[in-house]
Amino acid sequence: MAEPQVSDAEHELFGGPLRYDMGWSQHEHASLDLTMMSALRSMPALVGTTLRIAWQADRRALVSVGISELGQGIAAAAGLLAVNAVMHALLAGSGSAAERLHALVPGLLAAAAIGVVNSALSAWSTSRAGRLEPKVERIATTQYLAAAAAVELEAIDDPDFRRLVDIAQHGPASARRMISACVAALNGLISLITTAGVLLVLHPVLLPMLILIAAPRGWGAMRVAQERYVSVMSWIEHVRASRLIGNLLTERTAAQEVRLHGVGTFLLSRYERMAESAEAEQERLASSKALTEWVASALSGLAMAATYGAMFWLIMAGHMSLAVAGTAVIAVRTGSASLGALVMNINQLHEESLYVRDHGRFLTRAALRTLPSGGAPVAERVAEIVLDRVTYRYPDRDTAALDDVSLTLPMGSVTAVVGENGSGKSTLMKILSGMLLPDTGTLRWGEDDLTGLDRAQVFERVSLLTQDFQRWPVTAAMNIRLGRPDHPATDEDLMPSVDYAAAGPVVAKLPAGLRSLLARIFRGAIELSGGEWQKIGLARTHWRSATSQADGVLIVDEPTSALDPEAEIEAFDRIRRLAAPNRAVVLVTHRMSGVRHADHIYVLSDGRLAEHGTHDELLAARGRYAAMFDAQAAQYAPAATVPHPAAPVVPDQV
Ligand SMILES: Nc1ncnc2c1ncn2[C@@H]1O[C@H](COP(=O)(O)OP(=O)(O)OP(=O)(O)O)[C@@H](O)[C@H]1O
Repeated sequence: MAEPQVSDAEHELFGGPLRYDMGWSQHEHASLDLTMMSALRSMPALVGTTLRIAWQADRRALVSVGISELGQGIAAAAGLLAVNAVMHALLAGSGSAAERLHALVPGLLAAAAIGVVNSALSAWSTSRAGRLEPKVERIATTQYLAAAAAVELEAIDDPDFRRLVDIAQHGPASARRMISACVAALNGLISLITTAGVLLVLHPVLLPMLILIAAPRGWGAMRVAQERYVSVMSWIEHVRASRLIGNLLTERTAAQEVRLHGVGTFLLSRYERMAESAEAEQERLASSKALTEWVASALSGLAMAATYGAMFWLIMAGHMSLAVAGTAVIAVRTGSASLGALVMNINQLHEESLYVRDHGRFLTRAALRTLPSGGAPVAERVAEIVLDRVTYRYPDRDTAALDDVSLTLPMGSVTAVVGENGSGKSTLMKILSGMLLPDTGTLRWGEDDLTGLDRAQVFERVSLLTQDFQRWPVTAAMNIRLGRPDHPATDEDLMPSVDYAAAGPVVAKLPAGLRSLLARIFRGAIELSGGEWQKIGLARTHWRSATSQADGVLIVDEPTSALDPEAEIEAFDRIRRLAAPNRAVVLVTHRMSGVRHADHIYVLSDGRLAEHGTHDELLAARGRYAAMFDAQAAQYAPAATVPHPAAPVVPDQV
């Protein structure tokens, strides 16, 4: 499949076409070159998948739909036979015109009654399908969301997996549409079979002619769908790129730079260029579709002319009566209409099934990467958590983010981890919390290796407060309670956590106290400042820690970056006090003042453990820690001792 031509804006902004990592997608692109036969072969299985969901959703509704569609097919055949009876009475009957007209009445009455039954069945089918469809979509969506929320963190960071997450989101709506397409296809199939039966009885040659009329339309519809799917798949990254730009222009976080730095007009022009290149693809698709449909209609029209020609010849040669020919004309018209509709429906089924297939593939892949359930229970008392010679490399990186790192966290202690940017601190925290598994080395809770333990129980014991902790768009009370959502809590229950985090004044300022909604986007909601949010985050962490008495670990990663100096000193003090006989505290920070009272300090450098010890030991060692500490201390030293900054090496104006 040819690579799409992308705009120069994409090159300029992203250094080339924005795309997910290759590998999986290359394989995907190859398999997109589906033939019509392979598409048809894979469809029954995918239809089966959807029908299984429908069966699970509401089997009575599904059976009702099936019965009413079958009934409609039979009614269609009976209708044709009634028409045939009318034709015979009209064209082949004997007697005066009035007598012949009288003879028409039973046939006409039968046709009318059949029409009424048919429309009642159709209405019943519509109402049952309408009941079924939303349930199918709900089940497929729930499957999708549950699978996405249950995978290992590493999968979420994996670009291939993220691509699958993106494309599989179309699956549930397609599964819903597949139900109506299935119903329509079933309807088309049954009425086709019955019409074909009638045609076969009228004259055997009419059946192949009917197939000849519909085949070109089937080919055309299939080809158009195929092209559209291939286009969607190969353009998905580019559509995503322009959506990314669109979001940046409207997002609150980017709003200031968009205005002040003039990024708005700059990005808007790039957006337009990217959209134009996508429009060109749409235009290409439309032209190709027009051509395909024109060729299909022309071939179908030729086949139709040939059929009427054949009928003309049959009548002239005396092989077919005029009455039969009259019914045959109606039957060919009905038959070709239902065959055309069937082809369109199968085509729609095919198109939707491609997305349902992506949904199914996502569920399969997600199942392989789901956090394991079960395992040995975590002991109530563990004394210490030990990281032993752990190495971890992100799947898309060549070098290890953590290399042969060992550390011990005794219960009741405060351990600090420091190091320059990118030295592996956050990765270490993800390993310690059990969210990432070491490539080599072990993480032990007491005597037990993490790999044999029940991960859900391990997570139960971990409290995490990171710099970019989630600011949930819910009430202040719920923001705290979500630290342990299963634990019921009244506002009074949450107050100790609010007090602990010194968030009392923050809550007091809110119009409805803890009941206030914290999300600017909603009416009546309030937005907090960064520091105020951090206090809410700290209260959440306290709530989580306070609701478990078993031995556990509290991990705090840069918790004070948005706090003012006084609040920061207080926050460090509070975090230290969270160390209890049943709790080890790990603190990651760049603020050296916050770590000096830690029981043990580990210094990371390029993913390796550079040194460790107490504050005094490390200062005395005059190593990396001492250098970092001195650099920060110098900033607070008397003015005379602070060196003047050197003259700028980069001129302001070039
Ligand atoms: N999800 C990820 N996928 C790939 N590489 C990552 C990912 N997260 C971090 N890295 C890489 O791993 C290395 C260590 O990153 P980490 O975030 O652990 O450092 P850090 O010490 O916490 O940095 P900082 O002080 O800036 O927060 C870096 O080189 C980073 O680019």
